[in-house]
Amino acid sequence: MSTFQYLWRLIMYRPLRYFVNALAWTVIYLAPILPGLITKQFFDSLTGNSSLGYGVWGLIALLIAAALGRICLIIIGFITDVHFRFRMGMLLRRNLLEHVLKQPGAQAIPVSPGEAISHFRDDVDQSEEAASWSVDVFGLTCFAIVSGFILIRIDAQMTLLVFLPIVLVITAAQLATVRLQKYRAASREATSRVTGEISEMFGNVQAIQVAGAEKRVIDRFRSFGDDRRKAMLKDRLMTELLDSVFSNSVNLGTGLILLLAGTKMRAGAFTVGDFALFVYYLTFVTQFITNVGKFITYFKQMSVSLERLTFLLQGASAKVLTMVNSLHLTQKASKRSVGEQNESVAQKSGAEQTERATIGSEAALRRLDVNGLSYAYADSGRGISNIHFSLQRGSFTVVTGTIGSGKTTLVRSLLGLLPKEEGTIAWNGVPVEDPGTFFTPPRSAYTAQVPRLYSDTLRNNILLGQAEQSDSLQQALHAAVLEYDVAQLPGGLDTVIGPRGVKLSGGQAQRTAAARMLVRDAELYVFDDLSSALDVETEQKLWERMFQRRSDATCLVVSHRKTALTRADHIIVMKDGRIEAEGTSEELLQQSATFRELWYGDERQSE
Ligand SMILES: Nc1ncnc2c1ncn2[C@@H]1O[C@H](COP(=O)(O)OP(=O)(O)OP(=O)(O)O)[C@@H](O)[C@H]1O
Repeated sequence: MSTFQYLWRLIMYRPLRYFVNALAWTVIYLAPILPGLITKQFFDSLTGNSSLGYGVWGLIALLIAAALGRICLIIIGFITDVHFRFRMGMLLRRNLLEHVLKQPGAQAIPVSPGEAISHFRDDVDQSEEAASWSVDVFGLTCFAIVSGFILIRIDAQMTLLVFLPIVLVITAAQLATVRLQKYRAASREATSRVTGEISEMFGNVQAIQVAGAEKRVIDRFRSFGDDRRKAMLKDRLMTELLDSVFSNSVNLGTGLILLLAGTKMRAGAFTVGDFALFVYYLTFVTQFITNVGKFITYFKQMSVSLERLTFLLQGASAKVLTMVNSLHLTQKASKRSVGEQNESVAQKSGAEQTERATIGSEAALRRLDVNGLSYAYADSGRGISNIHFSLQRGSFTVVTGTIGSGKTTLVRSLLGLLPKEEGTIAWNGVPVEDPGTFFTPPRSAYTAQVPRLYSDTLRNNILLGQAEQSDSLQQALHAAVLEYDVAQLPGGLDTVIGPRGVKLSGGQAQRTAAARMLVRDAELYVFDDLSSALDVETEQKLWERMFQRRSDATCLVVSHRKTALTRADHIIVMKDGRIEAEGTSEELLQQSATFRELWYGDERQSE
């Protein structure tokens, strides 16, 4: 999509508002025509050349009335402009956010959160700025045409000298465009890197302290800061240079007019009023020229912003940005977001209850088939390849394997948190078209390897917006072996657990994530290495209680712990992104060297 199409589509989101805004600002910019003519009459009346019979005080009163009228118009203009800008900016942010939330959760944004915030903030502002300035250019052009017509009728030669600089300015701006665009892109990029680095530093304070890496981190931050300073300086310098070219070419024109007017006035072909009118209009013509230049600059910067925003879309069409939508995210989009953001599939209670009722016996899981599932990370080329397995209702399947063998990638691809490249998934024999939206409660619930918790109460972290039903929360706490921990917390379930749950131990955070999953009665439970921070006894209890509560639950569990492996009906051993072996623990102890290594490795660790 070209920058012009982008601008046009933004305008067409609310054409009436744009039209009203353009109309308001055109009237505002045309308004000085009147005081210009009054000023001309005022000076002509002083020299006895005025044909109007209002007298000096009458003309002063008219000037004051014109000024007050313009003030009122400007107030109206700001109101229409704010409304128009707000809607454009919000549409871009809304569409971008919806797109991000619809992406497979594990790959929602291609940059760090800090960089993404910079795109949402700066690039949207830049686009808004250019669209808003197009209104001013239109209004000022109208003024230039009307005033040009009046001035040509007074003196065509001098009028030419007023407008000549316009040609110069536009030519200069066009020549500088390529360079300005380059500098703007570099400065935005550098700003994103600095913002990204700040968010990384704030998110990893503990890791930095433990590694004694403060100096290295600060040096790195300083080097990003230096790069940003240089890039911003070039960008600013170029912008100012262009600005000064714009205003100086106008000043040059003003000087020429003054010289010419002097000669003409001496010859009697030019009145004092004509001179006042020229000088009066010149201020606005200057504004016109400067603002046309500014708009050209903003338009070029808009094209950089468009590129950066399109990058966030990860291959989707840029039209997504300007799609006509209500400014509120639909319930469907926000519903999807909760699951993806948390990498745990969690939904709103009302929708959930309705969906549960509609699932009925037909959609209750009897069998899940995965055939030829493949996914490779674009940057490392690693991932999973040609994965086949089936899960029967009520079964407990463990995916195990060496570090980096593809276990997490497997469950993420199955649940649509990564976009599968090949393969099919069938729920009771029916193909699942969009796993990302299908594998949500009450069909399935998932706990990621690293639980994502919020700075909120423990209760809200578990419920995530779901309404509490009778004793469902207590049951989930019990099944997740969390009831004793809750009793110890000062505020019980209403204890605020700090940013990312820092006030909880690793094991408590994992069991909180398990409770979040178990409070949503799902057909399929997917646990990714849930037990890594649990002792054997707690893990044992957790599995026992879960099956006491839901004997028909189907579980897919990523683990290398014997507690899970001995309980498994079926074990899948992964190696280098492929299934190396399958079977029960007894069978695999006979057949698979990798499995033996994992089994005895865990034994050694326990000892
Ligand atoms: N975001 C990513 N980008 C590129 N490569 C990745 C990414 N995530 C994982 N990989 C690579 O894909 C392979 C499989 O990773 P995965 O996380 O699925 O392994 P795993 O078996 O779950 O490992 P672990 O036991 O350590 O959790 C690894 O070689 C890893 O380096």
